Amino acid sequence: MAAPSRTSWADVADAEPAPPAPVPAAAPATSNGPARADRSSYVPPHLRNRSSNAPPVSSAPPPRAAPGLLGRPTGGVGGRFGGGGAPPRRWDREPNPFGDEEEVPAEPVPFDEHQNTGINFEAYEDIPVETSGREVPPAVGTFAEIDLGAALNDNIRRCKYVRPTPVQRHAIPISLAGRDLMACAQTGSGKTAAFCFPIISGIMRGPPMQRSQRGGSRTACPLALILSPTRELSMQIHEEARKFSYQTGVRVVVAYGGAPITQQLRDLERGVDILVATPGRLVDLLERARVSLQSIRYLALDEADRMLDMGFEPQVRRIVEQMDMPPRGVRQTLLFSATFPGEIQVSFLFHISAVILMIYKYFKKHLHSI
Ligand SMILES: Nc1ncnc2c1ncn2[C@@H]1O[C@H](COP(=O)(O)OP(=O)(O)OP(=O)(O)O)[C@@H](O)[C@H]1O
Repeated sequence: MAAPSRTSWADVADAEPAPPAPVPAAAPATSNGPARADRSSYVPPHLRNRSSNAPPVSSAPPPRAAPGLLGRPTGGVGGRFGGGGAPPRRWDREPNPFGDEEEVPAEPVPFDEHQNTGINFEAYEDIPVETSGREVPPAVGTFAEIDLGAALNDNIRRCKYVRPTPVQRHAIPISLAGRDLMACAQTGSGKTAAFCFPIISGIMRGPPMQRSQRGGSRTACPLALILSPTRELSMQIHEEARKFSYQTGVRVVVAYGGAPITQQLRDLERGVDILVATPGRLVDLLERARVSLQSIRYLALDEADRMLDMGFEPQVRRIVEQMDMPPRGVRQTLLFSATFPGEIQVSFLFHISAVILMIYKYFKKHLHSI
């Protein structure tokens, strides 16, 4: 097969400049996510389990487990984010994205005791999944097998997810191992959690970021960027990500076009760990220097095929290749697509040492209410 003539979205090394393209119009929005408690200044995740009103648990920095292969602690789940601390935490005032749902019981409830949300779990074993790549981390059968941390596990129980969907079973261990990933799975297959869980878990366990490294008060420096093609999908991802990150100290902000930028700027000023954005609005924020990508450790592209179809390639290439995004190898790239078009195959098969994950198309027929 002939070598591709262009570089990957995820390869910053020898990118050609691409001109900016206009932001597609979207329907007006009334709000940019739910209201949040006032925060006078941004507190990085590693400091958020300390209340300004309560004495710190210890004057010494919290102990860190020895780093694993990828710099992740190899110790028990949770760590400094895992809950259990007595003093009130900064995010105790966080609005509950689960609404009136009951709180997670103090005693962990076995995952299997929960009701699922409509996916036919019985059909899981029949769904063919193909992986390619070197030394692909093995899939898991349950969430309990994955070391995601106590707070995230609580939220998985709050979501009433009984067991991982096929894309989650495969993608989460691959992502947690620090590998780049290209996953082809249909809409509704649980892709959002497949990229959110490793990102949230990674941020919770990652090295503490110094305030000085997080940019000035007017320049937000997220640790993770989730790009999605539409305002609706961005809002949906934001909503899900807020549930998954509830009481973890990880802050999620959304920015999309077709809505006033003012509220989005205010949200960004309060601090952001995970930024969910449409490409056009993100380019705008980058040009205004209100967002810097210098701290990005995780880049997720959702519905990559749709982004190409909608003509966002120039913006995406600009974001990934021409701004201050760390290069691949420094950041981790997770690319999700419902189809597997040639352009994406070329980019990823030839330029990225990524694990390729194919969840076969007839997966969708197994997704029906029970
Ligand atoms: N492990 C799970 N167990 C039960 N329900 C799940 C699980 N994972 C995801 N879901 C639910 O399945 C539905 C579809 O998931 P999700 O929106 O993440 O799919 P998706 O592949 O990202 O779809 P889209 O392409 O529309 O974004 C959601 O209601 C989600 O809450």
